[in-house]
Order: sequence, then structure tokens, then C-alpha cells
Amino acid sequence: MVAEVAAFRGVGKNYGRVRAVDGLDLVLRPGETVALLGPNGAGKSTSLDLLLGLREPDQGSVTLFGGTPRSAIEAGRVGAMLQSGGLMADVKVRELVRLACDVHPRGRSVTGVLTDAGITELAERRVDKLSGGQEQRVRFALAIAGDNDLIVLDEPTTGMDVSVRQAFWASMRAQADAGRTVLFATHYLEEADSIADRVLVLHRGRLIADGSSAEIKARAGARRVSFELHDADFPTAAGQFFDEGVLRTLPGVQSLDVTARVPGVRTVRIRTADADASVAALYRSGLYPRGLEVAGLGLEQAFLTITGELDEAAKENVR
Ligand SMILES: Nc1ncnc2c1ncn2[C@@H]1O[C@H](COP(=O)(O)OP(=O)(O)OP(=O)(O)O)[C@@H](O)[C@H]1O
Repeated sequence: MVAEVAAFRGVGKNYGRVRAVDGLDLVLRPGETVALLGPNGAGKSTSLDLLLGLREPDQGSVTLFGGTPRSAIEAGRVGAMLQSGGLMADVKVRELVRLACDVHPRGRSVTGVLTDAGITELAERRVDKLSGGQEQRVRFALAIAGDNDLIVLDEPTTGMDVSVRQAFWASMRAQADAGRTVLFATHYLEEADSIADRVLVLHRGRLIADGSSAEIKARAGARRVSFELHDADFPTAAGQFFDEGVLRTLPGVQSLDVTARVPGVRTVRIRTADADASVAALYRSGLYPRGLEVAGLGLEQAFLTITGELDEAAKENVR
């Protein structure tokens, strides 16, 4: 049997009338790097709070390492970096990190933590004089102050510029490579795409997708096909009889965008659920597509497609 790091079973959480988490079933396995992705208000922070025992579910149960979240945290198996809560002011970074290492049941060496978090050069700086991005890296250091089995990060790169963010993800990747399970909530879909082995998409408190980013893109199904049509290639004069309807009826087509910025050249972009069928039919149609490209959608587009589909389905149910 594969050990479970964490499990949500039928978990629900309400805030008054707001259903923040709605029937969540989820198992995290050892060594996974998991991104929890979702728009504002999807229930990411609430799910992490439930996981850490900071809130109690109204329905269902949450376990960490087979026991309660509290027992796992007391045993020093979990490190967390949450959005809320200020850092202690009036102390130097090294002092704050030392405190975290000292109180952790499985505390690590201060030097090791500073190095792993990439903040050795900030060690003698006062915590209340740091920039937002630097403060985030110190929070990360506190999350890795112990020899944790699980690290939970709630939107950790908020306030970081691009280079700091890259360095941060390298630090986080090193934690995952050391065999720790990492769960992070993010809005940065490209980061989930490149960093996580597994992506969970949360929408209105429900888990709507769970897989590798490639699987999620495949689930969204769509590909983008783009090409040009040149009037010169049309058998009729200047392509005046060209009819966009031909493109619209290609198999799989979900949306179509035709622009004509250069005289005599139309740029066509098609989103299709079946690129192979669309392209085959395009060539059979007698059109002469130039510079044809087929590309997968980015995770962001895939995500919008999945959540958009759900929104449409919800509207259908109301009608
Ligand atoms: N303490 C609270 N009291 C009342 N409602 C809350 C509370 N915390 C969250 N909510 C509501 O619960 C829902 C889920 O919020 P949550 O913060 O878990 O989402 P999120 O995915 O983390 O959002 P964000 O990306 O904006 O941080 C939202 O509708 C939010 O308004």
C-alpha cells in the first residue's frame, strides 16, 4: 500500500452561506510536488487551513500522515508558509530563523536553512526593513526550518519579481528533490505548469481537475491552429468569394478569428478540439493554408476552458 501524506475525505466547509469547500476528496502521496490552482475565492486557502488543522471541516475528515493535522504538526512533520500573519519585527533575519529552528521538534541548522532559502546575504538585516519579496523568502525559510516531510505554501511568490521568483522556485525544487512532499497554492499558472508533477484545479470549492499539467491541457482538449490565406492562392480574383463559413464548419472547431492586417492576406486562428481532423479537412476543402502551425494551449487557457465549461454547464442547469 502506498503511504498517504494527506487525505481529504468528503470535506466540506461553509462560512455562513458561502460554501468555501464542497465535497473535497483528495490524497497526497509522498514525494509529490502538487500545485493547487484556482481563481480568487476557489477555496485554496481554506483547503490549506483545513489541512493544517487551522480550521475544522463541517463535513468529512482531513488526515495528515494517518492522524490528525495537530498530531502531525506537533511531531514536526509539516512546515507551512501562509499568506496571513506578520513576521516578528525588531529582530534580524538570522535571529528569527534561529528561533524557528530552535522551537521546531526536528529543527535544522540555521546556516543550512539560510542557504537553502537563498537568504544568507539577508541574515544580518532587520526583518521589518525587508522588501515584500525578501520577506516572502524569509517566510519560506521559516517553513523549512525543520526537517519536514510536507511543506505547504499558500501563494508563496506574491510580491516577488521575476528573478527572485525563479530563485525561489529553485529553492523549492531542492526541497522536493530531497524527497519532501510540497503542496503550493498559486495563481501563476505557468509556474504550476513547469514546477508541479501534479496539478489540482479548484473551482467554487470543488476539485474539477487532477492530473499532470499535460493531462489537464489534454482534458481541456483544445489546440490552436493558425495559418494564412493569401488572395493570390485563390482560383477566383482576389479571393472575393472566400467564405469564413468554410472554416467554421471544419470538424472540431470551437472558435475562429480571422484578421486581415496586410492587404490580400488573412491570418486565421482556430481553436479546435480535434486538430488532426480540422487540419485534414482544411486541406481537403481546397484552401491553400500557408505557414500552418498547431500549438497546444497553455495551462492558463486550459484552465479557463475547464472552468468556463463548468460555468456554462451551471447556466444550462439553471435554464
Ligand atoms: N473567514 C472567512 N469568512 C467568510 N468567508 C470567507 C472567509 N474566508 C474565506 N471566505 C470565503 O470563502 C471562499 C473561499 O475563499 P478562499 O480564501 O479559501 O479562496 P482562495 O482560493 O484561497 O482565494 P484567493 O486566491 O483569493 O486567496 C470565498 O468565497 C471567500 O470569500
